[in-house]
Order: sequence, then structure tokens, then C-alpha cells
Amino acid sequence: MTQTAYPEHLDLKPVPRVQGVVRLPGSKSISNRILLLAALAEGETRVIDLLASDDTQVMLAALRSLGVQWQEAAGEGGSTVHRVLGANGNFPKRQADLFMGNAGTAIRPLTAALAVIGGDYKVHGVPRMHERPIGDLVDALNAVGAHIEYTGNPGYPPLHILSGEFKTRELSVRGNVSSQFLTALLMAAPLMARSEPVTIKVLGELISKPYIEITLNLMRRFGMRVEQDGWQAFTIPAGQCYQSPGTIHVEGDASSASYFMAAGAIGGGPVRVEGVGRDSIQGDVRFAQAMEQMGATITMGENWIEASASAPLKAIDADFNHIPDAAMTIAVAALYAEGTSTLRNIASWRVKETDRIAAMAAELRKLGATVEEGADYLRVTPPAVLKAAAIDTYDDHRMAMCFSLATLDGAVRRGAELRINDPKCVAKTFPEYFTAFAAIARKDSF
Ligand SMILES: O=C(O)C1=C[C@@H](OP(=O)(O)O)[C@@H](O)[C@H](O)C1
Ligand SMILES: C=C(OP(=O)(O)O)C(=O)O
Repeated sequence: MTQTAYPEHLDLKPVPRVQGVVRLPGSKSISNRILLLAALAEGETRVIDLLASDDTQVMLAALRSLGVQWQEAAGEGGSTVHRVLGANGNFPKRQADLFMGNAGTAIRPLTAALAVIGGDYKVHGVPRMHERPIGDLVDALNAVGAHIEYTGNPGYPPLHILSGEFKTRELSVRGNVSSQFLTALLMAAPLMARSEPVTIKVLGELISKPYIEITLNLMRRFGMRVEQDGWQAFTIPAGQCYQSPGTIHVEGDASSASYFMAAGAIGGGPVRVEGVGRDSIQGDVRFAQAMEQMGATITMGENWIEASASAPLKAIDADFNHIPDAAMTIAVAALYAEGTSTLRNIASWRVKETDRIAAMAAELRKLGATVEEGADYLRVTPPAVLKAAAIDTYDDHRMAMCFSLATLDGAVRRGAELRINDPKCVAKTFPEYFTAFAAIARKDSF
């Protein structure tokens, strides 16, 4: 969908050293939230540096099908500007067939907004999207009077969303499969809270909490007050409407930053990413702390992070529930660490773009690693030397991006000669990834 021509596979040579500066593409999580909030707000929002990728493309196309007007223009200094004309808590078109690709950040929040606004909507995606759960969100909405039907397998898209009759203003949602269900309810709740407050209760454990902080932060930027009782309950006081903040800037993507931070830590560096830093609202900047724990040197400014290392990395044993996406990068960095690394509390990997625990284990083994796979953990012991391999990517952008790191020579291990199959899957969040990666590869040796 997004325009970058990639061959069927990429053959990558070992990279002796990496160094350089990378300007990051916009954050997927921030981009898709801002698009929906801008569409629901009163007034026009100018969105600077929106991510251009498959995941934002499906959101933009869906909003257009729903009658929301937006335009893209070039901004200053190579930036982009999207002007979104808010429809003030409504969608001008009440009937639409919406293709959501494999974008969790698009289908889940839109489902909640469509269910509350009402109409007649078909919502579907790629085959893998139809295997990714949405039942907890549908149950939460239908329990208070929404009318959402499954047109395929119960618990999964595709969905048929009709007009419901909301009976109560207290919702409950399970938080242990995906935090995106709570995010979806939070963003849609103000549309229900016209005359009475709405409370959302979280049943059981909530995973991926920093993504809820992104949601709350952006809702505040659009003028919304949310009362929070820990991670258990959230109340939206009655009578509020989303208000355009005027202009809003999209930070660089912190999950995309992880590949370059890891590259700097493995391949000498320094590698600097620009677009995220100390002031980021994205939880994935905490990947930098994990890298530090592994022995990398990290420095940060307001809007940049730099990684380098002068000694081999050390193994890590940690809980990565708070950074599920960037944690995939840790699994590959573990190939360069001395000893066995354990990534814990990552069960959500199983229901993302692919079963990421199984996929990661299979591909790390191809490189010669010893891998133990559990229901919610992964244990990686690196080989003495990485083996050349053809890496399958399972239509998962992060598999393609993090395995590119296994070409790095590192301080102790020769980088592998690698084939990355189906590299175009990076279009989900970072269409230009391999160009950016090539730009930090230095042909000279240490
Ligand atoms: O809300 C978000 O922007 C996201 C939440 C996370 O999902 P889960 O809450 O399902 O772990 C993350 O993996 C995904 O890439 C983006
Ligand atoms: C899990 C991911 O995506 P999604 O937003 O589709 O859940 C991801 O980008 O790693």
C-alpha cells in the first residue's frame, strides 16, 4: 500500500560498524490516536509529521469513507501537515465498509467510536487481523447496549456495527489481552458522556500500561478531562467535547528508535536517533534503560537519544510487559550478549502481527541460538558465531527490522550474512527502514 519498492528478499552482508544520525518517522501510536481525536473534535487540527505508512493509511482512508475531511500538504523544512476538519463527535457518513489492514491502533479505537456513534458499518482487515482478538472490546460495548455482530469467527473481526441503545454509563473491560481495548473505550467514552459521567473499569490485570498513558496524554491535549483511580477505573465527567488543539506535532516513533539504539549498542556507534528523547510520551523510550542494563552507553536530549558501546553487551533477565514492541529488539540484541537473556511477561506477543514468541524462537534458532520458548517468556543463549540464514518475517514489520541487526559484527561475534524474506512488510510502520539502516552501516572496520 505504502509506496516503497522492495524485492522479494533482501540479501544483507555483514556490517563491520555502524555510526550516524537517523531522523525517525512519526509514531504510529500517536499518529492514529491523533487522527481519530482530530476527527471527533470541534475545529480543524493541523497535524505535523504524521507517520506515512500502511497503518496510518488505513486510518486516513477510513476517516475519508466516514465523511471526515482531511488534506495533506508539505510543511516547513521537509515536514508534512495534515489538516483534519473535525466532525464534532459525529461521522458525516453513517454507512461504510472499512478495511483496516492489520492496524490494531486503527480497528480497535474506530470500532468503539463507530459503536457509540451508531450507523451501519462493516469493519475488516487482512487475514491475520481476523485472527487477532477483539472480543473483550466487543463484550464491553455490547454489555452496555452497543450492537456489534461478528460476521466471521466470534471474538474476532470482521465486524458488523449497527446502532445500539446505551443503557448504562458504566463499562468494564478486560485488560490482559491488549491495552488497545481500554484505549478504544477511553477515546469513545466522551461521546457517551453527554449528560452523565462515564466510568470504565478494568477487570483483572492491565498489560502494556504506557500505551494508556499515551491515550490519556493525547485526550488531554484535545481538551478532555479524565479522572483516574490507579489502573482500575477511569471516569470521564459529563458534558465535555473534544476540542482541536490547533496544531499538534507527532513525535518520532520510539519503537522504531529501538533498532537504531540497539545497532549503536551492538555495532560500536554512536548512533543517534532524532525525534524522540527525554520528553517523549511513549513508553518505548524505556528501551534505552534496558540497553543500559545490557551495558550500552546512552545519552539523551529533549528530542534525541544516542547509543554506543565499547564492550560486549551483557545478558539481561527482565519483565518487558511495559515495552512489548521494543522488547523484540532485545531478543535479537541478546545474540550479542555474554550469557543467557530472559524476556518475561510477553504473552501478548502471541496475538500481534504473528505469534511473535514462536516466530522469534524459530528465526533465532536459524542463526544458531539456543532458545527456550514458554507461554509468556523467551530465553535466548547466543551461539559462538552467528550462522548465515534466510530469515522469514511472517508479514511482521518488527521481525524484518529487528533481524536486520543480526548482520552487525559487534565486538565479539561476526555478523551473519542474511537473507530477509518479504522485506516489504516494514511498510506497516516504517516503509524506509532498510534505507535508514543502510545509511548507518560503515564499510570501514574498527
Ligand atoms: O496502543 C497502542 O498504540 C499499542 C499498544 C500495544 O499493544 P497491546 O496493548 O495489545 O500490547 C502495542 O503492542 C501496539 O503496537 C501499539
Ligand atoms: C503490535 C503492533 O501493532 P498493532 O498496532 O497492529 O497492534 C506493532 O506495531 O508491533
